[in-house]
Amino acid sequence: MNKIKIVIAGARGRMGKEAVYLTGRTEHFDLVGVLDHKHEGKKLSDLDGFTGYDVPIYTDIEKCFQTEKPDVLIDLTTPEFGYYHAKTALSYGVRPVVGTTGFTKENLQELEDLCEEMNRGCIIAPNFALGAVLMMKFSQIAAKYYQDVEIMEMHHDQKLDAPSGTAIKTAELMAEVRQAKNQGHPDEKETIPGARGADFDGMRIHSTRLPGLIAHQQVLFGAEGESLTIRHDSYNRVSFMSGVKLAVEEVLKVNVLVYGLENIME
Ligand SMILES: NC(=O)c1ccc[n+]([C@@H]2O[C@H](COP(=O)([O-])OP(=O)(O)OC[C@H]3O[C@@H](n4cnc5c(N)ncnc54)[C@H](O)[C@@H]3O)[C@@H](O)[C@H]2O)c1
Ligand SMILES: O=C(O)C1=N[C@H](C(=O)O)CCC1
Repeated sequence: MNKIKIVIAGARGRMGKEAVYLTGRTEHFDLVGVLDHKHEGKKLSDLDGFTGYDVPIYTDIEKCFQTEKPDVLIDLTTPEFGYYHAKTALSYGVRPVVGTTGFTKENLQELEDLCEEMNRGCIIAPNFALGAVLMMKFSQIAAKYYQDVEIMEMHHDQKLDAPSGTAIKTAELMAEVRQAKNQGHPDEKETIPGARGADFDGMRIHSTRLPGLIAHQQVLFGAEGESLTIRHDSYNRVSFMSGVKLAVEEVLKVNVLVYGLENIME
């Protein structure tokens, strides 16, 4: 089997580091370079925590793609750079696997169009943890039967975007099947703005940020005399890596934008 040539953007970050280690322990993955906003000209192995990863660091994405000719770009950076990296990758025929969250609907549409134009696949997964994908699907099933639902997502306090990509994706999946309703009392008033959370199609999303947390979400359904809670917890970032591996393997088989791991999980 030919090895899959991979570039990682954001390799020094919390997720990027785990993705580097994933390539190190996966026989058919070949890390050929990393993208950073500093350390041009160095090797990744020059940096703490990356002994043995003797691959070049690039700050110029085009130079990186021209030199290394990767099959796949894994992006784990920020919304602004993630979007730019994914677009540039597609324009070079490189298939992006994007874990970066905070993309707008317009970003997604543009990437979908670019996939079609370039006849290349791109996978964007708001959450790579397989249990989180199941939590979203189970919530979608429950939303058929329960109109009243609120999403509570809880993340570490270094997270830049709110609500989380997972919460938005969960709301989108539920909105496909849920009978529309505005959550709460029709006359309710917030005495402190934001008290009722973000409004997505009448569903409320509450974002908690605390040190010590990693990534957690509970979807709470209520009906007369009962409630149903569907919850997922990631206790470390290794929990995301089986999803990253799957996405890298699957992105080579598609020529469209895939938004959400549920679309490629058997
Ligand atoms: N899809 C998932 O399952 C999942 C899981 C965890 C985190 N995330 C998302 O992944 C992203 C990264 O999260 P994190 O916790 O690793 O963040 P982090 O801040 O630890 O890492 C981000 C890295 O990107 C680098 N970076 C910033 N700008 C860059 C640029 N222009 N070029 C190259 N590198 C650049 C930073 O130096 C940093 O090392 C976030 O958007 C987060 O929401 C997704
Ligand atoms: O750490 C983060 O940031 C995470 N972001 C994802 C999101 O926005 O849903 C999920 C996993 C962790």
